[in-house]
Amino acid sequence: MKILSAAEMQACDRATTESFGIPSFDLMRHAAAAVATFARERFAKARRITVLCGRGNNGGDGMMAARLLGGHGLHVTVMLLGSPDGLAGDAAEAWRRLGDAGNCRLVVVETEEQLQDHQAAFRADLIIDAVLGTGFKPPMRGLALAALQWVRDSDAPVLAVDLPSGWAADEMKGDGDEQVYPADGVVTFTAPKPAHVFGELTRRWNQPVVVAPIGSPDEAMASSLDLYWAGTAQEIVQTPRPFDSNKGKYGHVLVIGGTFGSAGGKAGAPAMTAMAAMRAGAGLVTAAVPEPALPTVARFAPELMTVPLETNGLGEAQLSADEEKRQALLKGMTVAAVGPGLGQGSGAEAILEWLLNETIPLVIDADGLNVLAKSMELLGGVGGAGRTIVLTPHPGEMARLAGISTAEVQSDRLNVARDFAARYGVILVLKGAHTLIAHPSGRVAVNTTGNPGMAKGGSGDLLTGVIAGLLAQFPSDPERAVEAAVYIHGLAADFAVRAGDEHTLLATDTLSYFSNAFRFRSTRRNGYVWLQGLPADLTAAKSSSEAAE
Ligand SMILES: NC(=O)C1=CN([C@@H]2O[C@H](COP(=O)(O)OP(=O)(O)OC[C@H]3O[C@@H](n4cnc5c(N)ncnc54)[C@H](O)[C@@H]3O)[C@@H](O)[C@H]2O)[C@H](O)CC1
Ligand SMILES: [K+]
Repeated sequence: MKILSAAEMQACDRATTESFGIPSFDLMRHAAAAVATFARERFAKARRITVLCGRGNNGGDGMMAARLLGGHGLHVTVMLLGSPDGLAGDAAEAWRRLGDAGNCRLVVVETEEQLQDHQAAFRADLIIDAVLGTGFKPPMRGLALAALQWVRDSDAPVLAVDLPSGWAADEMKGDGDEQVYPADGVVTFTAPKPAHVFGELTRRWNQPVVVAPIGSPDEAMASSLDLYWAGTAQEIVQTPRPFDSNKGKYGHVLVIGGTFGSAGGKAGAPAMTAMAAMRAGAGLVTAAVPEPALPTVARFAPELMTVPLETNGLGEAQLSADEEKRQALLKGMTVAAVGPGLGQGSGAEAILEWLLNETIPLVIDADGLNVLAKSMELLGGVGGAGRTIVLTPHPGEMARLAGISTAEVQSDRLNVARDFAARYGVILVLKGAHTLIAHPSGRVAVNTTGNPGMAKGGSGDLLTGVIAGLLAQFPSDPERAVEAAVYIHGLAADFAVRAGDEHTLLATDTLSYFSNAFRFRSTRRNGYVWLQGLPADLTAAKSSSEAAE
């Protein structure tokens, strides 16, 4: 799904009307229906609802939603911030229809004093924020600003129409002290804007941000951002497997990593990568680890195959000097994942150099990235031209790879990732909240699943395994395989946290929730696309088949 800027969204609205003959008021009616339905589902217990409306079309959406909610017998107060005389176009039409319906209490507030007179309206079961949408130009002023304090002081949950008022649609992150309405849910329309995929729009990370289709055809959505939502790629794992499946059809993942001995005990890392690759559906998975680490790794699962790597005295893996042995390691393998727990010695560097010069699709993570950062010339000329190479740095590793500071990475994640991927012809997965997947073509996908519970050792090892596992199954579609992997890994963790707690989550806990993540139809749930949060009716306590739609 494309991400559109505010200006591109307006152009899309115009094209929908002018080229596809859909009246703009129909778009408003559909937007309002999406908000009203979502409010009734998510805030099912709310009886007293206050809809705060600005004088633009965002307010118009709110008015039309109020009319629908009033029609369901709910006690709805519509507070218009400003004079009705200033309403124009669709918003004026919405106000007229609201008056005709007569099922809501209408309050017009034209001064700050009048806000005080109507303070009871802020004691509601739900506030719907339809004050400002994509037409907002910062900084916030006037009655919108005056009402903000009342909303902040209210105990009522807040559902934002299109955007939390005060958050500019193109703004990726706030600076912390701007004036923005609080939100406990966001319903936006047609396509996400940058704020919806990069911004922390809601009070808590697990509250819903959804996109509702309201009638604009795909052909009307043009964007020059070359930015997409990663969740759409999940479709690749939702195609049922054919009857005559056998393990040979789903690839063979080779995981290379691990240290054991005085160099450190990192046998768990490659084991977790291998487990995740298996859970992600790879036909076969083999972990190649230093010989002393082999029994530890093999114990993780009986399905897992292991092969010993030659080892130096410190317990680090060494590249075999025997070409035949090296080729035997890659024989029959579909994709290799290198780096988890590998160590950063000369052995690791030789292994990495060797793999980069072979033709097998490669996922490089962890120590593999740290070794690479010291010898960037290894990456020259090997990416692109049909060879799939995926790098999965966290911001610190990205900084080392790009030769800049972590702060510089974090202040310009999109361009850092995009430039690196294009320069080296690799798929660059820049991890962190809102993980980015940058492709050599310039395309960047942004992920919106995942949670603070994943800020713990092992998460990255699992992600590497999911990426390798999906690449093994969908070798001809590496872009979608990697995007889907990032999305599914975060979604599994979201399901896992729902069953437990963000503090106590272990990376391996998420393995049990891969099924939920594979089956969740984020793009087809009641018409809404779930960018963030999980539908309330999906509890992790259910079996995965029930939890799926
Ligand atoms: N396809 C869609 O997404 C559709 C969305 N719809 C809704 O329309 C709004 C955008 O409407 P627009 O009239 O362009 O702008 P707003 O209502 O967001 O804002 C205009 C309103 O706000 C005042 N204003 C602007 N800046 C400030 C400020 N800094 N402080 C105070 N007030 C400000 C301005 O004066 C106007 O009164 C979109 O978000 C959707 O909700 C359509 O309904 C259907 C298609
Ligand atoms: K709003």
